[in-house]
Amino acid sequence: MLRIDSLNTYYGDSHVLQGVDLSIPAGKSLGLMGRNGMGKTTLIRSVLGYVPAASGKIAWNGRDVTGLPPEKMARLGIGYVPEGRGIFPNLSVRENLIMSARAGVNGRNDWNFERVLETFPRIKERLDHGGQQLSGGEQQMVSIGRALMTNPELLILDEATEGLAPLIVQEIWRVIEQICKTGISTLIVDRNYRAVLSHTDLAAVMEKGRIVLADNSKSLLEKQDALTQYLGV
Ligand SMILES: Nc1ncnc2c1ncn2[C@@H]1O[C@H](COP(=O)(O)OP(=O)(O)OP(=O)(O)O)[C@@H](O)[C@H]1O
Repeated sequence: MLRIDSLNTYYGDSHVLQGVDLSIPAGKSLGLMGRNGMGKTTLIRSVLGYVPAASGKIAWNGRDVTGLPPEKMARLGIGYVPEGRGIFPNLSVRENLIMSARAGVNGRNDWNFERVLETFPRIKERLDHGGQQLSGGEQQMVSIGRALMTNPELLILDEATEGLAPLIVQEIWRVIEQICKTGISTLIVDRNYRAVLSHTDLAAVMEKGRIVLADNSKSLLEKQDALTQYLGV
């Protein structure tokens, strides 16, 4: 499981994360919500080691991992689908997928090339296309496929449905649901709060670098006042 205690992060003088506490139990999905600029992406990037934590602690499966670099975090079983997708535009779909293939922690090998193609039949037809020739939805599928091929224990998805057509968005949520069912923990940031709350076990809301609300997702769906206050919905 992931446990974050009193995490503080700065960009220069700007105090972005202001004492964040958050936990994701093994096998659970957590939706992280909040208006623009509240610190969601910074929290993810701090956990992954892209942005250094000024203070506080990040523990992963009981081990203190604060300050570890991104490649070490990935090796420990945390997969990342970044905002903006992050696939290699000059490599083919096949190359994008194959280059990230590896067994997970303890040799877990559930997710391989064939399983990713079964999950995303759409990209099966595009294996020899370059990353830059794909539609936004296809790029997102390749990006999720790449992360799955590292056989993560926790998958972090930052705005995975942003800018996609409604049918593709549905498809992405279907796959996220499938991923959660296989026991992979997920941390999901998405603007559609209803979709987030109906596809996750737990939810947290950030405001100005702090977690101001944490609950199970079903209960939060019923707290309309809080959702209006913090999300403006
Ligand atoms: N590289 C950076 N350098 C300086 N400030 C940054 C940087 N990235 C983000 N910020 C600032 O940090 C704050 C938190 O941004 P962050 O991207 O984490 O928010 P967010 O909740 O993910 O919002 P969004 O949905 O807009 O991505 C914002 O005020 C933002 O302007």
